[in-house]
Amino acid sequence: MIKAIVSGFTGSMGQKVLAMINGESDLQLVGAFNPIIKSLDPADYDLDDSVKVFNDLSQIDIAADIWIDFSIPSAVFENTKFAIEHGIRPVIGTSGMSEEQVSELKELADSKKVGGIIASNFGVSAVLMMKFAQVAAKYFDHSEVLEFHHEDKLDAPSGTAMNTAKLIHEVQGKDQESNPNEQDKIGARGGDYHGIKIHAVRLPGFVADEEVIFGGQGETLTIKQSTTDRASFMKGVRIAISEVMKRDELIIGLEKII
Ligand SMILES: NC(=O)C1=CN([C@@H]2O[C@H](COP(=O)(O)OP(=O)(O)OC[C@H]3O[C@@H](n4cnc5c(N)ncnc54)[C@H](OP(=O)(O)O)[C@@H]3O)[C@@H](O)[C@H]2O)C=CC1
Ligand SMILES: O=C(O)C1=N[C@H](C(=O)O)C[C@H](O)C1
Repeated sequence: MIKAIVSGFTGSMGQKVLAMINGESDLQLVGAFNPIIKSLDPADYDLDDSVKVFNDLSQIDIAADIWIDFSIPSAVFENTKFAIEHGIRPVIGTSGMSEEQVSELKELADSKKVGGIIASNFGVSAVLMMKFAQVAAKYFDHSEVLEFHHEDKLDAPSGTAMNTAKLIHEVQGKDQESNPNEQDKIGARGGDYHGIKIHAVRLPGFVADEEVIFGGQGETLTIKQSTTDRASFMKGVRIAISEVMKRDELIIGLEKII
């Protein structure tokens, strides 16, 4: 039995994770964490009596194999560090960590031989979009990334958009060039990752969509994915849980394992 603690369990993704764990015979929820909550009674959250509810990291004293985190950008680094330091394998979906923070966590997990994953997106369509973008990046020198999310999203750009730009940049091996005479009075050209422009839209009606547009002489290529239900992320989370149980290092990106 794989024993899991879910961090951010009261949130939109946390609730999907609880439902997923409930439906899997080899997974058991042993702990639930959210520092914002007051009550530690599992019944208040429709959880089994056997589940321990925590609102303070330092109080977590139970044995667990996996730490699943869908919390908030400002907390995910400390949460993940806590899990690794306690030998609990992190499966991290929360976005918003810097490249430096991810590197620090990788160094820590690898040195302690704790398997885990940080994935900007657990959706199969998004992972394939990133893989296809890497192929296209070999043939096009110019690209821009557009991401569209619900109005409650805290971080911009999305983790997926940043990861897509990073993967494109890795393939191209150089910064993208844009028109040096361009004048942008209000930041309309978007964010910039090594010359790759990133545009973040926040509107009610969206869950999570992303589009990568490649441009070349006389042609464009658009790769687009849409997420309409957060349940779609659970397939990737399930794959990741099984995979990290076999690993002794921190994997960055679901695209490394599917
Ligand atoms: N990798 C992927 O495939 C995906 C990643 N995400 C990412 O997951 C994260 C969560 O998304 P979503 O569920 O929509 O957001 P929600 O706001 O619905 O959920 C976040 C939850 O975390 C709780 N929380 C606040 N502080 C902490 C903390 N320090 N530690 C643990 N939990 C905390 C919040 O509590 P309260 O509400 O009481 O403040 C809330 O219940 C975001 O970063 C999002 O980008 C989302 C979808 C897919
Ligand atoms: O906040 C979200 O909703 C999502 N966040 C992740 C991200 O930042 O890329 C994954 C997906 O886009 C949904």
